[in-house]
Amino acid sequence: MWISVTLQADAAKAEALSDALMEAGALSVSIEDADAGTEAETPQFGEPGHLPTALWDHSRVIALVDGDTDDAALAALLTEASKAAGFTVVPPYTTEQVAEQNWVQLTQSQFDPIRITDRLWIVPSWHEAPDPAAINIELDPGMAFGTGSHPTTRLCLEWLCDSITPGCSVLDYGCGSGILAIAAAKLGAGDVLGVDIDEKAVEAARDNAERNATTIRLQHSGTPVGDTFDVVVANILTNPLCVLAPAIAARVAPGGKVALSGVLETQAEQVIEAWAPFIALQVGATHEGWIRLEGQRPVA
Ligand SMILES: C[S@@+](CC[C@H](N)C(=O)[O-])C[C@H]1O[C@@H](n2cnc3c(N)ncnc32)[C@H](O)[C@@H]1O
Repeated sequence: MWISVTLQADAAKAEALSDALMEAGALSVSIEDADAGTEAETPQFGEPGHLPTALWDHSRVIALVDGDTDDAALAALLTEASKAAGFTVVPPYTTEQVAEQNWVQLTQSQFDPIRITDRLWIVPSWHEAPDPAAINIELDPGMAFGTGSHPTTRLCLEWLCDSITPGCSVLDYGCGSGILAIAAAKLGAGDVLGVDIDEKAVEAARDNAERNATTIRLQHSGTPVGDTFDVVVANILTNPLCVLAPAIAARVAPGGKVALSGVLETQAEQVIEAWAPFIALQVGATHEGWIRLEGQRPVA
């Protein structure tokens, strides 16, 4: 069982609320037109996170939280997210118990294939690949973060398209669904390791790697230890990226490259500062208020 929380929000703030709910601990969030099915309905395009919400007067933001969340914990989560998204009070909301299967069916109907670059697409299993000649990663929205629809995942995938060289070694730190590790392997990397603090994410990544006929190593851990890698990518949040700066930076081989995301544009300086003693980071790209930071360890 899960709890589905439906919040009514101004369309202009729906994206920010969606991002803040994910950051506050929601397992999944989608945005819908509150007028869907009425005369005021406007067409829906793309996947959640890229909906043209400006066309809508008001939206429904639907968050999925763990079924064990009690009323006080839910109220705290919604208060934190609403505040972070610029609301003075929590928007009106309703809750509903949802069977896991229903949620998966609900989210399936909302995902279309996603073009990352001409070379790389993310294609849900129930869709034909729009470009069969491209690298197509088959990935369904599940309970682990990383379907390609979030701006931070896209920023990392775009970087991997430019950074993977044949046979290079890759660390995907905070692998979630395994999307970045799988992409790295399909783009030609040799040894690829995905690490996640969440055991369920590691399981999901294992399933997804198998489904995509890729060989990646997976590790359940909260601290990166062990080898060094030619390419390191970490799409986690600002705080863990700062706290883990020495540990993650130490995994970048001399001459190796690193990209970090999960960072809002407003948080970039904080991360650059935390990493300065180890690797100098620059802003690589930004997308919908999120940023990708990049750096390279000097050859010793
Ligand atoms: C935003 S998701 C990114 C998933 C995927 N890499 C992507 O780009 O879409 C962040 C992932 O990092 C994991 N994570 C958060 N803190 C971590 C830590 N300290 N060590 C390892 N994994 C962590 C979370 O469990 C989650 O799966």
